[in-house]
Amino acid sequence: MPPLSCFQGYCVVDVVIDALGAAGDGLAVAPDGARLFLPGVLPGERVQVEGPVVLSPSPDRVDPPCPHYGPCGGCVTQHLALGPYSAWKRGRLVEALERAGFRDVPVAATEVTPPATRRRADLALRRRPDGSVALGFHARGDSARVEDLSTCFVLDPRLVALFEPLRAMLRSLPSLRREGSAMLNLLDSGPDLLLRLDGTPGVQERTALAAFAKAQGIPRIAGTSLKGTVSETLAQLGPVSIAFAGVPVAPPPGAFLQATPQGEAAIVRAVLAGLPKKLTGKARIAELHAGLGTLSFPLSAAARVAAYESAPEAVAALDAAARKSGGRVVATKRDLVRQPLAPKELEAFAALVLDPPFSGAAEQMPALARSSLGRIVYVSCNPAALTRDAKVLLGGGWRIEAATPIDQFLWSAQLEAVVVFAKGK
Ligand SMILES: C[S@@+](CC[C@H](N)C(=O)[O-])C[C@H]1O[C@@H](n2cnc3c(N)ncnc32)[C@H](O)[C@@H]1O
Repeated sequence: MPPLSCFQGYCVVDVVIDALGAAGDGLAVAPDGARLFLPGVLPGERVQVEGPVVLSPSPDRVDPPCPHYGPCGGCVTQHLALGPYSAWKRGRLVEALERAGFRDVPVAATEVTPPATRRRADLALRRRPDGSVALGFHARGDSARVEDLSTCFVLDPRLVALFEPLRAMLRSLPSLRREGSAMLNLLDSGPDLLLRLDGTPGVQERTALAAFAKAQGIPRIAGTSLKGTVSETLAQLGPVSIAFAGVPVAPPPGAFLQATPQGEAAIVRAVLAGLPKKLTGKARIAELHAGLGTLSFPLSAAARVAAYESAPEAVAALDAAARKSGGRVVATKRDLVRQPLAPKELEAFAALVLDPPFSGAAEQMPALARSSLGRIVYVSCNPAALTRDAKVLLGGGWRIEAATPIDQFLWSAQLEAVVVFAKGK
């Protein structure tokens, strides 16, 4: 049983941390057998549970660089050195694939993305009683509270530079009544801002937003309600654009982008490396959950691409870019949960790439498992969904040829991966 520390009749339990859990917490077992999840601690450390207070620090412990580390919910493992941190992320992919039944998988080293490169942030906003605005990420362990950020070590400095001007502008924006969010996407054309507000901006506010956009070099500011799915342009000073494999795409406000350019490049490399070695001139690749075409345009260098996506604004942007880029990508709007690709449709393709949302692709997996596709390349942002979906492929006789963990969300517990499935020997 772990020892007890007692002082003036009050006893606290010391435990030794066994491992890092999936959320980045240290795992330990209390004397009564209860599983403990303790923030900010590392495997091997002896820890006083109350606090928790580290009594014997691990050699893997480093000083977290960010002044907001701890209260901020954005980074949970800044106290862990890069080597063991990367190994932890790789281990989570190994574990996810083992849970699906795949043993001895050739899992590559983690592709870690550097600090100060994140190009996408959804910042929470809260109006305080004195009228000032807190802007930042949700607090760790208390999602109702916003950690008011002065800086951020993961975001691109061009986005961090907007914190202060945004805060000042929002202070005098009446349509931010109590709460909202500011979604920032750093495009090739500059920052793109989508404001979620609990009020409706009037004419004067739009004029103020246009002046703010001009002063800060923001080509477009869009707005929507707190739970809105459709946005409205509030100020547009110029075109918006981001290029994938050299093809410019005009994204809708708040569009999905891979979180960092480096992460995107690592995903593209692993996806292209996973394609069948010999693709004929007539070969076609099916790409599911195509978004704006992040993968479609790089894939189109290898074969013609049939790209499927359900979000209407994303398909429209992808379709417009594809038409101008030589016709090797054809975009189709399709809800793959309601209408997965049928076995007969899959026969037209030499390979398939899927990059599903967090929930995974349960509805699509049975048809993929039975198919005779040359390769299935699965881009995952959720190890639990990957486990569930990979299990279906195992049942269909698929094996894993390569697996690459990609850490786009530095110091968080999130994990992305590219897993290449092939059939037979
Ligand atoms: C993880 S993102 C990947 C997007 C793109 N591959 C990229 O790398 O930028 C997942 C995409 O799946 C789309 N999606 C979500 N549910 C879908 C569904 N039921 N059918 C088709 N696409 C869906 C989302 O709109 C989003 O574009």
